[in-house]
Amino acid sequence: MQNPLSTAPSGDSPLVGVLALQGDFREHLHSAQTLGARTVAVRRPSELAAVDGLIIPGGESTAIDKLARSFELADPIRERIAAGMPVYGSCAGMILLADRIQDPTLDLSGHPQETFGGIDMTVRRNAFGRQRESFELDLDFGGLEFSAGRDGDGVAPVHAVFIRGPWVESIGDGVEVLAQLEPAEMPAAATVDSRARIVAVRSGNLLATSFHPEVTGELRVHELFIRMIKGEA
Ligand SMILES: NC(=O)CC[C@H](N)C(=O)O
Repeated sequence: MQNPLSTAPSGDSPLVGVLALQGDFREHLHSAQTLGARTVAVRRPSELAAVDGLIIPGGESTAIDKLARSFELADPIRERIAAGMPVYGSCAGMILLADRIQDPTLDLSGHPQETFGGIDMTVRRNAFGRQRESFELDLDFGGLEFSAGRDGDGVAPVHAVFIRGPWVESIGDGVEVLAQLEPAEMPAAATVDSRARIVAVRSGNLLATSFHPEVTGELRVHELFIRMIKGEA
C-alpha cells in the first residue's frame, strides 16, 4: 500500500522519517517537507530501515513507548541509534531519547515506561507544569550560526512553544547544551530554585528540544537536523 504521508523521491535529498505512532507527526512531516526533504511516516520496521534520519514527535511519551514496542519498532530504533542514525526528538521525543527519566510513569503491572535512550541525560517530565501553564518565548539557541545574517546581523532567537514539556535535569560528558531557560523566563509554578534549566541539547547525532518548533513555523531547528543528516553540522 502506498504510504499517504510519503513524498516522492527527488534528487539526493535525505529521506527523513517521522515516527508516526502518536503525537504531532504531521507537523514535523510538514516542516521537513517545507525544507525540501523527502519524508516518510514511520510505522513499520521496513520504513525505519529506509530512512537517513528519524524525528520523534511531541505527544505522550508513555503512549509512544507502548506503541513502539507493540509495532516492533523499539529495538530497531535502539539499534539504529547505536549505529549512529541522526535522530531529533521534540518534547515527548526528547524524553524518549533520554537515557534516564526522573519520574517515569508505571504501567498497571508496575513496570516503568521505557525510552529508546541514546543521550546521556536525565529528564523530568511535565517539569514546567500542566497544560494550562503552557507558554511561549524567544530563546537563544546554539548551533544555528548557518542562519546568521538572514534576518539581520546575528542569529535570530527561536520562538519556542512549551506544552507540558520536560526539562533536562542533568547531563553527562559529551552532551552539548544548545538552549536553557532562566528562572524569570519560566512559569512561576516551575521556579523551584534559582537554577537555569536546559531545554535543548545535542549529543553526537542526537538532537532534542523540550519545546515544539514544528508548531510555530520555526524551521531552523529542522534545518539544523537535516544538516546533521547530511553531515554538514
Ligand atoms: N507536548 C509533549 O510532547 C508533552 C510530553 C508529555 N508531557 C510526556 O511526558 O510525554
